[in-house]
Amino acid sequence: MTVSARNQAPEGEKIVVENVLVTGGAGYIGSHTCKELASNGLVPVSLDNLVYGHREFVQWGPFVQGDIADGRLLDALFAEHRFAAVIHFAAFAYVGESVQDPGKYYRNNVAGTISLLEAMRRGGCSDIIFSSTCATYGMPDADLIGEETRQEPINPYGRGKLMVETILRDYQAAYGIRHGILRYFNAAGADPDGAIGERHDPETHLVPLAIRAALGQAGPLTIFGSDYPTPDGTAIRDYIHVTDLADAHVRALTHLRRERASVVCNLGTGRGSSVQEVIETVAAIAGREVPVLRGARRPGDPPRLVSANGRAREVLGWVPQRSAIATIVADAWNWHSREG
Ligand SMILES: O=c1ccn([C@@H]2O[C@H](COP(=O)(O)OP(=O)(O)O[C@H]3O[C@H](CO)[C@H](O)[C@H](O)[C@H]3O)[C@@H](O)[C@H]2O)c(=O)[nH]1
Repeated sequence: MTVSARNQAPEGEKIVVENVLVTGGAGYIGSHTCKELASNGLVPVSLDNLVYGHREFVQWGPFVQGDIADGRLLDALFAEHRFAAVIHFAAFAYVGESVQDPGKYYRNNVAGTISLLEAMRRGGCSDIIFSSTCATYGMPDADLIGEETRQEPINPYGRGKLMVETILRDYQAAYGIRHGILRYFNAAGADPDGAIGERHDPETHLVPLAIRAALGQAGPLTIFGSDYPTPDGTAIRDYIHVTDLADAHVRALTHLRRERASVVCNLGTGRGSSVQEVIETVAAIAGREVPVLRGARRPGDPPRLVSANGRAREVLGWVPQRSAIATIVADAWNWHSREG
């Protein structure tokens, strides 16, 4: 499956452009998506300010260091590469920090996105895939969260992502810019070939922290709450392999260009794993215990977040391939044990 696009070619000039601008292409999900784009015959051009990204994760296309707030840089890039589409990952993603410093989040995640959308208008590019999040749903009590579940985010990170979703709808209505809004549940795992993986500083996510605890590279894992109304008392999340997320982005791009219609999809498996189950899976794959401490609930953590994924299956033909929790942990284990 490939996406090729004719992008604003002057009359009579037949130019097939297959460049895709990937903002945040040096980040975790961005870099895995670049690999997937390249294996589908596209050229990802990564724009990343390297505040959280890693230069060495950009292996499948050109790299440009810069910021989405820099309109002149964006104009130069659109002129040079005549992008068929944009995949927009660049964002800050620490929920706790967004509560402490909302200005940082609204400036980068919301105002930065407007800067990018304006550059798309000037550059004549009309397709964007946007990284949204289950955090836009807040604390839903639905067993399975569907795209129509009420979005009531409870922190500035989630509210900023929801604002961008609204902005994208308005830009479509007014300027004809089509969007694919992808609401990720819990991204985890690593490239099965071991070329790239998850590296955050600071690391706050469960799977890498449990693995690093097992490896002795970090202290014991604190289980945030053992008194949730769940079968084992620990919180349940829907873990989705990063390569399955990457595949969904290429599918969403294909959908936008083929159907010329926007799409909004949750990306999850429809199955949840508890913190306790993740720890047991890590212990089984590592062949050693995960040292743990039992701590209080983390403020703002819902007991259970599990996605319905019927729409992504039907509209994008997306079927997660590596998102069994054992596969996620095995791929993450391979990556972290080599990262040392
Ligand atoms: O040291 C830890 C870290 C996490 N957890 C638990 O493990 C589960 C998963 O936590 P993560 O921090 O890995 O993931 P979150 O569900 O909090 O975060 C996800 O959802 C967030 C929005 O809510 C952001 O989108 C974020 O980037 C994304 O990974 C939660 O129940 C959490 O309480 C622990 O028990 N101990």
